[in-house]
Amino acid sequence: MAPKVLVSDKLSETAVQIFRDRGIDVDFMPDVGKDKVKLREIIGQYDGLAIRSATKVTPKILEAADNLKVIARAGIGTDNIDKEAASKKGVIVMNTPFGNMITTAEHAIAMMFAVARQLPEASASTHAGKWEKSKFMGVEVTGKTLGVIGAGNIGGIVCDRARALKMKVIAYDPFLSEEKADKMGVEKVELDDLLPRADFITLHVPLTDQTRNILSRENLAKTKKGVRIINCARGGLVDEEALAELLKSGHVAGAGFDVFSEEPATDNVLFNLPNVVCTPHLGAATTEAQENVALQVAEQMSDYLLTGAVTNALNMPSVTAEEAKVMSPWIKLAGHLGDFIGQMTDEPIKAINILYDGLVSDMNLNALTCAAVAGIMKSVNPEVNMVSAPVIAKERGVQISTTKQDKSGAFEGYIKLTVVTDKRERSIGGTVFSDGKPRFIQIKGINIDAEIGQHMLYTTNDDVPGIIGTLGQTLGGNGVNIANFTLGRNAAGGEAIALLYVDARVPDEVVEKLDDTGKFQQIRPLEFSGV
Ligand SMILES: NC(=O)C1=CN([C@@H]2O[C@H](COP(=O)(O)OP(=O)(O)OC[C@H]3O[C@@H](n4cnc5c(N)ncnc54)[C@H](O)[C@@H]3O)[C@@H](O)[C@H]2O)C=CC1
Ligand SMILES: O=C(O)C(=O)COP(=O)(O)O
Repeated sequence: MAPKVLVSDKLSETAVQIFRDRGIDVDFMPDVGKDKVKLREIIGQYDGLAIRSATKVTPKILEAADNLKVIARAGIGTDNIDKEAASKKGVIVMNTPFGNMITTAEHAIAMMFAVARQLPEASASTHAGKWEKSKFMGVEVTGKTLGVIGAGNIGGIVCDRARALKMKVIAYDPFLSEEKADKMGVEKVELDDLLPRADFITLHVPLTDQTRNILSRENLAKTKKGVRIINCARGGLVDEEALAELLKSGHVAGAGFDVFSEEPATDNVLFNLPNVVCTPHLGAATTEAQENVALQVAEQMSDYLLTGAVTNALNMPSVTAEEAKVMSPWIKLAGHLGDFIGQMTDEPIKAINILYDGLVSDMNLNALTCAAVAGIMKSVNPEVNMVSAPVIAKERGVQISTTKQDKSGAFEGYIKLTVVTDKRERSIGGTVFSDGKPRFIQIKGINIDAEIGQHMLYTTNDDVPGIIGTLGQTLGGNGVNIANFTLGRNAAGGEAIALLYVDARVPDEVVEKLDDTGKFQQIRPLEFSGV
């Protein structure tokens, strides 16, 4: 059946066309994102959800999203998506980090000019038939200092345009290196340095717990008298009440706001103040940007739902379509190894070590690690997948470490998982043969060559004669057909292990009978579907 996607925001119809062309079943309901009740009612039918900023993906919506695999934001900011809840639910969150960056940077520059020259008020006055030539005295931007808070993709373009306008640009961004700042021709500063120096301040940070209220009352008070403030990033970054007071007192000479603490903003303390230019979250509203983001979102979601390729995900490592193809048996193997060793471990897990050997060590290890951890965490939470596994492991304080090494043995490559508990360490190794089939090659350090079947029995026993005969007789006598039987031992007369691949689930009472010959464990079917 074709995957089903809901577009719940005003996306360009280009997205709808791409979904259809790629064979995805798409419902275009651009207003449903604003209707929480309706969205909750219908979300259960969909594998994918494509949104902009009007749809709020809350834990309640996610709770009802039983089939959802991917949420894609046609734009940059994902503060309207509860990413933690999505990750826990195993839903990938993607955005389109570059599609609207130029457009948004241009909007910030447009706002700066609009505020510098009071363009909207002058325009309204002229439309009204007044000719108030002396009322609208502006300031030049040339030679002025622009303080950029957040010099990432959009902030970086703003810096570039501002330098072309002959402004002095200073930037506050803890993640901006001195080298990058030099290359950009901007001076990297601390926030406390930026505030009193800037003639114009423009914000380009995401809204996070760290950036919320970054221009607080206290910080606004540190700004230079006559400063003009532009916010084309997110409402919630600036204390609007405090800014309104400073605008009224004349300390702040003007403000250009595209985003507000509450949206849609139909009422706000900044409204109707002199020299405050407001737009209704238009930062990304150009034909070019909307085409870009719609196209990217539709391609990314289709790729993921049809091929497993992951691009621009915020809660999952990227996997290209080529990688997805080559890696898929290895991802499956990592999941099976994890699932198996998870079932062998009945104490709380403290750490997981993953060794990647040979050809596998050159693959996308982040994705393989997520798959292995997902397999292991299945014992804790059967619903876990590659997205939610790292979150669940972190919540439980499980340390994850990975090592890679050059080909070290007979196999072209293998994966070995070691699970550490308070009492012991357990390990399992596996490889993928050239036929694409995953095999277990080592359990508890004992070599074995076992096919992986759906119904498996695992046993450890003392290496003494007679065990195999009794085992075969008991299973045969109870109507259980053995498809494959693999043995291994660490030394003659030492510890032996056996993996039996049987045609059907072995009844519990038969497993109990088998316990006379060793320690048997029925392995829950190893079904690993990736994400
Ligand atoms: N008005 C609109 O329509 C639009 C608004 N936006 C907003 O713009 C924001 C920025 O977008 P991009 O530049 O593409 O993101 P980005 O991720 O490329 O850049 C953000 C920058 O902020 C910096 N940063 C993070 N925490 C910080 C902190 N505590 N203090 C200072 N800097 C910090 C990061 O290091 C990064 O360089 C988006 O998150 C979104 O909220 C984006 C597109 C359109
Ligand atoms: O991309 C972003 O972060 C934006 O804020 C654009 O929002 P929008 O898609 O226009 O609702």
